[in-house]
Amino acid sequence: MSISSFDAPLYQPKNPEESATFRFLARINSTLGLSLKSYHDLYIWSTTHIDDFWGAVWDFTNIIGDKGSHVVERSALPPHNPPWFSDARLNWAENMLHCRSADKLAFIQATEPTPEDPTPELRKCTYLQLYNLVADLVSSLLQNGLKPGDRVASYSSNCIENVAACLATAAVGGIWVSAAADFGSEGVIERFEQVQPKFIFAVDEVIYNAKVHRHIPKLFALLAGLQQKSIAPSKVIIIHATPRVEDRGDWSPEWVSWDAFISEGRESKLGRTPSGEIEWNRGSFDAPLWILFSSGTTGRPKPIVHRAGGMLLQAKKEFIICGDLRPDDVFFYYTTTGWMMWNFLVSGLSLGATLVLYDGSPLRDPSYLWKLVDDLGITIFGTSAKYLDQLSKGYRPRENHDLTTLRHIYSTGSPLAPPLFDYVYEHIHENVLLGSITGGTDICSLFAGMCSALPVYRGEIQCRMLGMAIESFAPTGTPSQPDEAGELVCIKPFPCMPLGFWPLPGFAADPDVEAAKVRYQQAYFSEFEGVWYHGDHIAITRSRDGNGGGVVMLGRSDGVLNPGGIRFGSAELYDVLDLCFSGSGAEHTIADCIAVGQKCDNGMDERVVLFVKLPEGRDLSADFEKKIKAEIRNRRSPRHVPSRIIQVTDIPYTLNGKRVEVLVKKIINGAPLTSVNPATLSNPECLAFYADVGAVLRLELEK
Ligand SMILES: CC(=O)CC(=O)O
Repeated sequence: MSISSFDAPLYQPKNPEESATFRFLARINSTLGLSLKSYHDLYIWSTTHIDDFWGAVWDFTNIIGDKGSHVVERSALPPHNPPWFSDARLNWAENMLHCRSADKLAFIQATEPTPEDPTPELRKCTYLQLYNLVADLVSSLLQNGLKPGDRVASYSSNCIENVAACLATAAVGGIWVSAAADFGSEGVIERFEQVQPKFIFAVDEVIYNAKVHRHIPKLFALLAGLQQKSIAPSKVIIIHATPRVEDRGDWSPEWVSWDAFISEGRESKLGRTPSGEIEWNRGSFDAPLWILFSSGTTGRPKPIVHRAGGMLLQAKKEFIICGDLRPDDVFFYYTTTGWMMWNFLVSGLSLGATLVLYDGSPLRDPSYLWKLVDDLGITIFGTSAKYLDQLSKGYRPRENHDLTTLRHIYSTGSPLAPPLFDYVYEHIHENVLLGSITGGTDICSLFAGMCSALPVYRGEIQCRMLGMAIESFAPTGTPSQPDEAGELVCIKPFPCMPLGFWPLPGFAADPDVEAAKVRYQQAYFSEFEGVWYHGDHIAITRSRDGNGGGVVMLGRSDGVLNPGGIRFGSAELYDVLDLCFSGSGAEHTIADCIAVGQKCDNGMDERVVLFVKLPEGRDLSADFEKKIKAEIRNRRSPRHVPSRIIQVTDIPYTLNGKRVEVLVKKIINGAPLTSVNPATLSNPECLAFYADVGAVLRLELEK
């Protein structure tokens, strides 16, 4: 089986030479006297001349700040996390708010309809209004004692106020920490206790699945949990962002309303020039900007600290040079505030584009988001592979909506299966750039993804992103051949490598800082020597059209299956099942599945166990099981055929919608349920069944 597609591309850019990528290439050629011709030439140059490349990105994307004279040591190699732009000064939020237009919308906020409010009003905010809001918040945060390096946390929905609070925090050098309102309070305690926020912004209620959910009880539980650990934020600010009348009946008297907090800032005017401008705290390139958390399904979530300059430069590169996003784009990403795609979306402010924030279920009414595309003129539509998978089972947007404004569709979260590429081009839009993108929380950006100068091939991510020296490594720690599966590594430093795990030096006692450093090294640099190990199983495809190869995601590395010494990613099975058994209503339909390895032969070998969830009321018959095995055998190999196929009622997912293969693997191999961190899962209750089945399966092997 070949990994790369032999088919014609599903999408071809019309005039690639007019794309931003090629304009950037031309600039490099003219300023440095080079003669780079193709994307591949540019990519190779960008990863071998990291100093010239990232310096040119700064200039090309018009970063606001003082660049200084240093970029990075070209010969630096991981695990060394070298200083970047060591004499630069910048402020991330200043770069987000360079547009000050009173006409241009920074945000349109949409909420899920409810039976009581079937056509909820859109909230809108221009760039000028946003600037003024952030200015008031800056003053209020300073008035209330915020200092650079203090953490400001949010337990919020995806609303305008939440973004404004993030911008204001960054404007004065604070560090932003975000948890989504749909996280259980236990999980949020686990995150916030590690970073000890001075301020907490929280919403009073959210709307999901057409119902209003009061958020205040979860906030009380969070604060009580923090108090037990002797952590007391000095201020809790309550946001009301739903289109309903505000109710303060269940508030604590110590809390302050958003409006009161803003008024305080408006009066104090701290941190503003006499004409009312924000006095940006321009810090170093490496100044911490925000802390994101790993999903932490079996341990405490890791607090990953990202630097302001790295986040800014990387986002500008991704949007402007790779994606060709523009100020007139209307940019939507379906995300909560607890997923890095929120940070990705918010960075779109740096373009002066209009961002669409949506809070609510994306699928209860599958037409709703597509209606928004037409109503708001959305040009960039971002989502997850899981959403597209669910949507494909029963809805064809193209039959009901014009969607003429769409230019790009992005998908991430898990590998985008090849049939979903067909679905997008057949049933959503025949001529969009479908950007399957990948990176993750650890880098809060992309390793591989979209490029407006390149074609889209079925099942493949278009390219390795400029400046990101990723390779697929064989277990021996050497590069795999094109089309050969291996481990995603990055062999050169990049500016959005995290600064470390919290606490950084200067923020805690030495032993805690040292422990965080060790945890950081172990997370990324212990698998192979001298390279960043990302934990994804991938293949880099062979080069076509002189563009260099694309990337195929094969699953998480710790979920790699290895029966009889044949290693393959779980995506190889999911792709077959998606292709053959995803039609809703068909006799043989699989609603969802998860494949994991179970140790056998006294731990010397592994067998594949496939769990399948079927539509309500259906049972896994012997005939259906036979069909699944036959399709896998025919489309993959006899070695791919699962030893056991077991029906389950639910497949476990993290709060950010990722299947938790590693956890299921551990459980069926005997790990106790107590080793699971339930706060990180959206449906932890289903794990008990896997534990029971695991016990039976182990007994079966002992016989
Ligand atoms: C860009 C990504 O990789 C996002 C994610 O899967 O968490």
